[in-house]
Amino acid sequence: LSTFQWPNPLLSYADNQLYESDLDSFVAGCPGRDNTTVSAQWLRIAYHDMSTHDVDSGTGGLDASIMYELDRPQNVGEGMVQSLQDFNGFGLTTPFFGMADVIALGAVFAVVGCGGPVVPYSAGRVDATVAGPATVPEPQQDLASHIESFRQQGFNETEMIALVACGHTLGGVRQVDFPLIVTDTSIDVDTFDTTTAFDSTIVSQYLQNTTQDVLVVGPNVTTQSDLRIFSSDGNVTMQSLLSVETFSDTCAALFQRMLNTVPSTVNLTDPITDPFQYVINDPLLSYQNGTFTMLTALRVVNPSASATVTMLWADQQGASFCPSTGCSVQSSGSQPVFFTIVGVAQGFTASRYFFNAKINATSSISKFWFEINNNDGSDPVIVDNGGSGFVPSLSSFVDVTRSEQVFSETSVFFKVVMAVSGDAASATASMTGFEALSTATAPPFTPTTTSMTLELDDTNPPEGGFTFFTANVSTSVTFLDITVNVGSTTFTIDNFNLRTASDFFASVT
Ligand code: HEM
Repeated sequence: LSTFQWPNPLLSYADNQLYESDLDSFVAGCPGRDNTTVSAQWLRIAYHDMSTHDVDSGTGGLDASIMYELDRPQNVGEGMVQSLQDFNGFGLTTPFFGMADVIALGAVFAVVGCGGPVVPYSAGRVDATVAGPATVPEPQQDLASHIESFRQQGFNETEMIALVACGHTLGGVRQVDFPLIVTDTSIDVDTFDTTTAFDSTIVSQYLQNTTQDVLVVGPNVTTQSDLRIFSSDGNVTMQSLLSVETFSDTCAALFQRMLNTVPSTVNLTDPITDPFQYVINDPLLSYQNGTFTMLTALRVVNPSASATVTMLWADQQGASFCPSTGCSVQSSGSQPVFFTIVGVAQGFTASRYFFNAKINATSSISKFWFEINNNDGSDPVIVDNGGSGFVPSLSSFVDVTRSEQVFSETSVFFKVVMAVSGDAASATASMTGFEALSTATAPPFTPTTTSMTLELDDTNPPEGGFTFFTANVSTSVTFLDITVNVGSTTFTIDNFNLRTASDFFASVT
C-alpha cells in the first residue's frame, strides 16, 4: 500500500473521492438510463472532452471544455448534458479539483460499475474557460481522418482500434440523434453489442460476424466507421483483444492515458492505484479556557479487528507538560469506512478511528502521531507521517466549537469564527468562499466565489492570546480561503473544507 505524506490537499481529496465519495452510486451495478447506461454516457463524455487535445501544440485534452462545446453536431446525444448535470449535482469541485477531475473520476467509476478494470486515477486537471477545437471524430469521416485525429490525441493506429473497441463495449447509437445511422425508427438506442457489461463481447461478436454494432453493419456504408477502424490492420488488433484479460488490461492502460491527456502545462498527481494506507482527517481546532481541543481521525486500510489506536503528541519546544513519550489519548471510537466500488473491486476494507484531544495551551503541541496496537503480541505500528509527525497550525484557525450553524426564521447560515493569535487592534481579515454547486440550469456549470470581510467578534472577546473574528457564510459555501493581517504579520488558511468542518459546528436558533 502507498504511503501518504500530509499535508497534500489535492492528493488526499483525490483519494477521498476515489475511495469514499458517493459519485459511484450512479453507476454501481451498471444501471440503465435513456435506453443506454449511465456508464456509457459518462465514458463517452470523457472521451469527447479529451478529444480536443493536440499533441503537436500541447494544448487541449481533458479540461471540461466540453461544457462549452455542446452545440456541435459531434457532441449531440442525450448523455452529454445529463452527465454534466449528474456531476454538478454532487458538488464535488473544490478550488483545486475542477470539473475535468470529476469527469475523469466519473469515467473510472463508469468502467468499474459495469464490471471493467480499475483505471489508476490521477487528479490535478485544470478546467478550460472556453471551447476547444472541434476535433471529435465523426462516423462519416474516412479512415485517414480518424488515424490523424487519434494521432493528434496521442494515439497510434493500433491504440486507436483498441480505444474505440474499449469505448464501444458500452452503450450504442441513439436513433433521434443519428437518424442516418440508425434508420429503423422503432429503435431508440441501437447498442453496439448484446451485453451491457464492460466486456470483450464487442470484439468477439465483431470477429464472429455476428456483431450488431451499427457503426459496422449499419445500412449506410459511409458511417461504418467502426468497421473501417477495426479492420484497418487486417483485424490483428481485434484478434489480440479477444482474450478477456488482454481486453481488460489494454482498456485500463488506454483509458488511463486518455484520462491523463491534458495540456502540457498541467501537472497531474502520481496515479492512485490503491487507497493510501493511513490518511488523517485535517485536524480541527478550538481554543477555550487554556485548552485546545483538537479533532482528527485516522483511516487505516485492512485493519486488524483487535486493533486499538492511540494518538500521541509532543509539547511545544521547551515545554515539559507531556511525558517524554508524549501525551496521549485513545481513539474515542471507530467506524467502518464504506469504500466506493473501486475499493470494493480491489478487495480493500478500512476503519476510521476518531480522536478528541485536549491539549494544554501553555505547553501547546509541536506535532502529533499515532500508535496502532494489534494486541496480538506484535510491535505497535507507529504512524508518524514519514518521521516528521503531523504538525498542526495553531497561530490561526477556524474555531469549530465557537463556530455555529444558525437557523433563523428566514434563513440558515454558518457563523464562522476564526481564532488569530495576537492583538487585533490593527487587524483586517477577509476570505473567499467557494460554492461547488452551480445553480445554472444548463452547462457550463462553474463554481461561484464570493469575497467576504470578517469582523471582530463581539460575542467572543479576546482570550488566551487569541482574537476572534467572524463572518456569516452561506451554507452553500464548501471551501474557504482566509487571510488575516495583524500588524505586519499575515495569517492564511487555504482550502479550508467548510463542508466537513461544519459537521462539528453547534446548531443554534
Ligand atoms: C472514430 C472514433 C469514434 C466515433 C466515430 C464514434 C462515434 C460514436 C457515435 C456516433 C456514438 C453514438 C452516440 C449517441 O447516440 O449518443 C457513439 C457512442 C459511444 N461512444 Fe463512440 N465513437 C468513436 C470513438 C470512441 C471512443 C474512443 C470512445 C471511448 C473511449 C467512445 C465511447 C463511446 C461510448 C461509451 C458510446 C455510447 C454512449 C451512450 O450509449 O450514451 N467512442 N460513438
